[in-house]
Amino acid sequence: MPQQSAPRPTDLVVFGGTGDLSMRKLLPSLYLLDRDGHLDPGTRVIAVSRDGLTDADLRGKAEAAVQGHRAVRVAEPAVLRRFLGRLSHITVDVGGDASGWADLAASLAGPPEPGRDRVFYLAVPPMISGAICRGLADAGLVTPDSRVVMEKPLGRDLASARAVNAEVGEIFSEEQTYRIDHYLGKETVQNLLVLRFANVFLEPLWNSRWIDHVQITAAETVGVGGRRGYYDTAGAMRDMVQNHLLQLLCLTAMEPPASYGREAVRDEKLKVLQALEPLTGDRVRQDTARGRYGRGTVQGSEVLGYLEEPGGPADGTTETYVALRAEIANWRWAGVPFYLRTGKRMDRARSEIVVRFRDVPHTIFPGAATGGGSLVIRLQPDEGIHLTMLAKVPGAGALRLRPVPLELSFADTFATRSPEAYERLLMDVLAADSTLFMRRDEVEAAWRWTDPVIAAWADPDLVPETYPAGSAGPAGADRLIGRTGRTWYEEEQPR
Ligand SMILES: NC(=O)C1=CN([C@@H]2O[C@H](COP(=O)(O)OP(=O)(O)OC[C@H]3O[C@@H](n4cnc5c(N)ncnc54)[C@H](OP(=O)(O)O)[C@@H]3O)[C@@H](O)[C@H]2O)C=CC1
Ligand SMILES: O=C1O[C@H](COP(=O)(O)O)[C@@H](O)[C@H](O)[C@H]1O
Repeated sequence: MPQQSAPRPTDLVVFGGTGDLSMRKLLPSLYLLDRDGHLDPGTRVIAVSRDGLTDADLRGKAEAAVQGHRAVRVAEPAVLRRFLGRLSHITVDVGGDASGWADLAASLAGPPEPGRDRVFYLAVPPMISGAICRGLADAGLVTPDSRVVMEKPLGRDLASARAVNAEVGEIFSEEQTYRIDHYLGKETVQNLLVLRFANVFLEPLWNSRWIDHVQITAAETVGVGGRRGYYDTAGAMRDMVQNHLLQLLCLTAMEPPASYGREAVRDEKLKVLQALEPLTGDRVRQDTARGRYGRGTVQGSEVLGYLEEPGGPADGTTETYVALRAEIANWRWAGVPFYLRTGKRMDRARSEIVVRFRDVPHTIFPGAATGGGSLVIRLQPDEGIHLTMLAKVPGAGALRLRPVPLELSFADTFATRSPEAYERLLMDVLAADSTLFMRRDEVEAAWRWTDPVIAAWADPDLVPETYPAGSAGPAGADRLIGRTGRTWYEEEQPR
């Protein structure tokens, strides 16, 4: 992993600093960084939004957000006081009245003094990113060393992503631009690279000769919460597949990079995206399934269907579930399906990558179970790596084989706490390390692949299939994988 240098004093300006992302993820992660000594005493956090909050209002909201975060548990009073003291709020209406920019400039007091860094975090809808960057430049706030962080999804298709990238690129160079995908900050995702490239035993098996297929799942029990407005413009394809799931696919499938360096890793991820077989025409019908949750029961509680969620119309074709079969047209992976699926309001929350090995070419145990076993890289919950292999069931009599797991639980193995994904990535931004961030061409290559699928879904025959909240998803997804006799991965059962 990249080595972190000592923290530097930084002015971290968070546009959208009062929004859902800031409250649920960014501010609690910053508190944790402060608690663990990763913020310089001189670091300030300036939240920007349109809503005229006082500093005290913001601190009140931030305190509640920090106290309510699961990784914080009980905030330490002295640390909390110190952290809240770093926060202030400035009202800027991006695209509206220009007066707020002067307030922001006054609060930053011109260019940073030597040794002080400046980071602009855009936790806002991507379509105002360009206007923010232009406003910052016009107010004289951008220096050659300042950095900008952009959230996903970056745009809503290739054309809008290009436009946003171009607008931001007029003010910030590629080196100054940090495109965040918080899945890249998850511990197990980084561990996937270590597993693949720091151990000798997997690489010889990591290809179409020994791997039957790969399943990448990000299943959530939560619904859209208060984000119906945003979600209606996105759907699961733009919200999860275009970024998180394709990034996981890249890390699973990429060639060994020449080093664990920023460009080397990004170059290899890009090649995977470029090698994805286009999903167009009949393949969309055959190889994709989309669904939308209806009413149901999740973990014992009755929940509303998506169309009943507040903040949007009672009709529409937004999907909350996607399953698809992708293929990578290169020497390593030709003919190996990569099944991707993600959904909200599923029966259980789990994010994992399952690599399913082929059966042995010839069994010397006729009549006994065969099976190639699976490697499961579990992102959440219970981060860990599980390898399932066949073993003999003890006892005399007929030989019986059974899949048994070899388990590596990170929590049991390492005493140290796994940082939150945003903690890790914010620390990297503060340290000016962009290895775990996406390059412009990667983001655009991902849209190039997802755009035709989204366009094909405009066909009235391909509207999302309703699945009950709390279920395993729409039946169409089972048909998609079942055509080849495969099934979605569940915990291995004795066979
Ligand atoms: N929420 C999440 O879990 C995740 C969100 N993201 C991404 O993060 C970004 C923000 O999402 P989220 O926090 O959910 O969105 P919210 O709608 O909750 O928050 C948006 C924020 O932007 C501010 N804002 C909006 N328009 C303007 C404007 N014209 N001028 C100044 N401030 C403005 C809002 O404040 P106000 O309206 O008061 O001005 C608010 O602080 C999006 O790109 C989203 O895709 C990414 C991953 C997860
Ligand atoms: O980016 C997003 O991710 C979350 C899921 O993140 P996780 O870390 O909890 O797996 C998802 O709920 C949200 O819709 C999406 O915008």
